[in-house]
Amino acid sequence: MLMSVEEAQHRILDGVVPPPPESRSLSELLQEAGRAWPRILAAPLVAEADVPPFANSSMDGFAVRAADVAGAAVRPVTLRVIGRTGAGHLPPGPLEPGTAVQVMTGAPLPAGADAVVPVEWTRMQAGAATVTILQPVRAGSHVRPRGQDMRQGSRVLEAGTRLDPPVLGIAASLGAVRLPVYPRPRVAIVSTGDELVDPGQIPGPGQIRNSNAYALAAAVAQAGGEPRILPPLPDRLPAITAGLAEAARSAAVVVSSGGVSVGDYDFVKPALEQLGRLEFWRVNVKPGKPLAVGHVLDRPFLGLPGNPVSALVTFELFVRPLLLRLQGVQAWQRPRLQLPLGEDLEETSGRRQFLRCRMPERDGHRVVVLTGPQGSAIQTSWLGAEGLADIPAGAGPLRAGTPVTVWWLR
Ligand SMILES: Nc1nc2c(c(=O)[nH]1)N[C@H]1C(S)=C(S)[C@@H](COP(=O)(O)OP(=O)(O)OC[C@H]3O[C@@H](n4cnc5c(N)ncnc54)[C@H](O)[C@@H]3O)O[C@H]1N2
Ligand code: MOO
Ligand SMILES: [Mg+2]
Repeated sequence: MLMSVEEAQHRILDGVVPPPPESRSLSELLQEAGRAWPRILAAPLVAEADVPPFANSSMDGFAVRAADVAGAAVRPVTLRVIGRTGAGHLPPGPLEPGTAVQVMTGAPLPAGADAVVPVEWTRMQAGAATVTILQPVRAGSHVRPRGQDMRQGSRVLEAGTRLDPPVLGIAASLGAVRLPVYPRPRVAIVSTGDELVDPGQIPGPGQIRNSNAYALAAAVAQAGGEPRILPPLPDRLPAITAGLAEAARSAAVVVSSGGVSVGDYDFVKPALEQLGRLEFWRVNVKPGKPLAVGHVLDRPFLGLPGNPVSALVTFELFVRPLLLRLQGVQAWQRPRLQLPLGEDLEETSGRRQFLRCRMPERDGHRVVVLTGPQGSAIQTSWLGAEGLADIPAGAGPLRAGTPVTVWWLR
């Protein structure tokens, strides 16, 4: 029986821990903000002060004592204005009964005030020293109390948090200008195949352009890794053995494509056996069955199948979780949706299938439709794909309306 996807994932991730963290400044992290996968925080962040650091107004208006303006429910109340203040300035005060301070949003609340009346609920003659309050407010209204967002001493960020834009904002608010983060794993991309030429070259007879290296390198970058494309290796055992060893010397993870099936020129598995460990190969998945997993010189190694769609599907299922785990992401999976098929699904297989699909809306409900022909060499089946429909082994054909699970590739 072929190994299940989950068992293979478990065996690939088993015992994998991230390398020691490194320290990065907020500005350095900003440089990386454009990356699809941000850095991951390697230690909790505890607030060293309250945020906001002082009670302040959430509206442009008048800081008052709520008790003074309770009567405005019946008739307008007039207060003496003792000053005016904006964000970044200290207010006059303390507020005596019957007085108000004009405040702008973000201005510190004067001592003695417990509420703010928005300017829209007041009337003030230009140049006048009084304001007329037209509506009452409750104590606390339009006031942001000190520590409302983050409390001094509280653990605001847990280790394992993605440094997404709001998180950088939180770190900046707390004055955490350097953060411990996990390194980005360096991933060597090794293509195998006598037929491969660089994309800039004109392929000769029987040759094709090396597309896997570029697709896989982009997928590595999207998963937070640093890809390095190595020159393609010919289909000979000594070349592949030497090439994989070379790759392992300069990278944290080695990913290859091609040469893992049962052909006479498929040398990745024997090379792995010579170099170190071939832990298992073949998984119950279509595309992607002949995946080979092991270690080269103690570096995790994933030998992906050569067919371009198989290479990217196995990247999604097996390489991506490994790269994320190496960056300190413990449990990660794509959001999964249950949606009805929008059309009959003819594809059947004894293996579990991952089919490229879209999820258009029909009559207000999302449905699952395939992107087109699903062969493992049909790269255009990725175009417009929003998800992978996860079809159990042996299922089908399935009729339109049957619910299926989709891994959402957002
Ligand atoms: N008798 C059997 N034959 C095959 C089986 C099987 O079970 N029995 N499995 C098939 C399946 S499924 C897959 S997937 C492929 C896997 O093949 P390999 O990993 O050995 O890859 P290659 O044979 O080297 O190449 C397959 C295919 O992919 C093209 N290729 C390879 N590298 C690249 C690249 N970098 N860029 C673009 N295209 C690439 C290559 O030219 C071949 O067409 O095996 C089946 N066979
Ligand atoms: O597993 Mo292959 O990847 O079906 O094409
Ligand atoms: Mg082959």
